[in-house]
Amino acid sequence: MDVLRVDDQLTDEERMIRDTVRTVVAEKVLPNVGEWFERGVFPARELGPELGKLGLLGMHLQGYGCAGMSAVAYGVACRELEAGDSGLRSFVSVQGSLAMAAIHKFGSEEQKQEWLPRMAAGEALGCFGLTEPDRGSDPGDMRTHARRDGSDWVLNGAKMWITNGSVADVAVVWARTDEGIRGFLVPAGTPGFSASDIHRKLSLRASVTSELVLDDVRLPADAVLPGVTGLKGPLSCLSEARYGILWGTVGAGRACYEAAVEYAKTREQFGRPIGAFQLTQEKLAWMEVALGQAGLTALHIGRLKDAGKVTPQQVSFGKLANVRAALDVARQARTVLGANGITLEYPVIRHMNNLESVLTYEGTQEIHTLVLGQAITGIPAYRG
Ligand SMILES: Cc1cc2nc3c(=O)[nH]c(=O)nc-3n(C[C@H](O)[C@H](O)[C@H](O)COP(=O)(O)OP(=O)(O)OC[C@H]3O[C@@H](n4cnc5c(N)ncnc54)[C@H](O)[C@@H]3O)c2cc1C
Repeated sequence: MDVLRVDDQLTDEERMIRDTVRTVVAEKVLPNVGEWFERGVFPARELGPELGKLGLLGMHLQGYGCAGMSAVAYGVACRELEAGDSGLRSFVSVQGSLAMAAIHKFGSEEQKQEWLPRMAAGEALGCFGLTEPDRGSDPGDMRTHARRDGSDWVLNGAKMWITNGSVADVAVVWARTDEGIRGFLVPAGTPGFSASDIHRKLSLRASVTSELVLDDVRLPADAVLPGVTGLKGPLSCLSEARYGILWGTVGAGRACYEAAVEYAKTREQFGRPIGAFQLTQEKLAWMEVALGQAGLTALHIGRLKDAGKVTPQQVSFGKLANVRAALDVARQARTVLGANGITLEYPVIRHMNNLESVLTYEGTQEIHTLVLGQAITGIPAYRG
């Protein structure tokens, strides 16, 4: 069901992108994603070129082999990808909105030429290293540092929870320097640079998450991103990725809702489909309302972004509201499926567990709450 018919507001091109991505997810992802999740793997090398061929990597960026699509088109693609799995959307977000966007916004012409066309094609993969073992919500206090040595840079430190870390050909690493925070392009295989995967995750299992270690990593002068100094560099990239999340989570929630509706109509107890009970209908109606509101929020923010008018506070609003809505929908859907709701035979518990990560990464729900709190009161409450 889609009572509000939000997609009627999309253009023909946006609907075409929706249908294309939905088909690819149905054919290539849904038959396998339960197994990837169970085994804790993500086939980045195989899916990268396929997603590249579809123009989904850096699809909202202009030039350098990128598709140059609208923000809404990109959002719709994120929604359909995350209806498959949040790990899939994370892969695309990190590649396009974090790693490629950093190079596109702040890189030199040579850096753009070297990396962006191959990254858009999915032949080269990127990751984005901001978070550290001891610095998450407060990245401005990062410990990783870079010092000049002649014309070279020497980097030391560690980055934690880095999506695509061990499969990336290039890591965008943010480090403190005497001039402020700078971004560096660290190619895989650079001496002193290593990436090892984080195991035993119970969320986003179909996604590579790594720790990066930088031990006297020597880089040439032209490894630095010349276009930005300061925390605004990584934060502006995060705003791009959060935008993808506020769409993507609508897809994850929708997948759970659809599973719940189907189950409610076919599962019988007390001689009737469980969907005939008022309590079940109340849950389904509430999910419909939550997803309709989330879908409208995403579309509104997308249109603002395409008009060049979106603010970081609006993106925080969308990330906060839509992740929460999707997680609530997933939890409600889980109850509708009863015991079956806890198995990988259905998508619900996988999405539900994934959304716990989505609630935390790209700014936790608490941090986005405080962003809104500051917008409302004018008083920043991040620090004591
Ligand atoms: C699966 C996964 C993938 C990720 N991928 C990436 C990636 O590709 N690149 C990257 O750089 N990072 C990545 N992250 C890291 C993510 O961005 C951080 O986990 C997030 O920013 C929170 O940091 P933290 O986990 O250190 O929590 P902390 O910052 O230690 O926070 C712990 C708790 O304290 C709360 N808190 C902190 N400060 C305040 C405050 N001022 N007021 C109120 N509450 C506060 C938080 O909201 C949270 O509830 C990923 C994380 C996960 C789980």
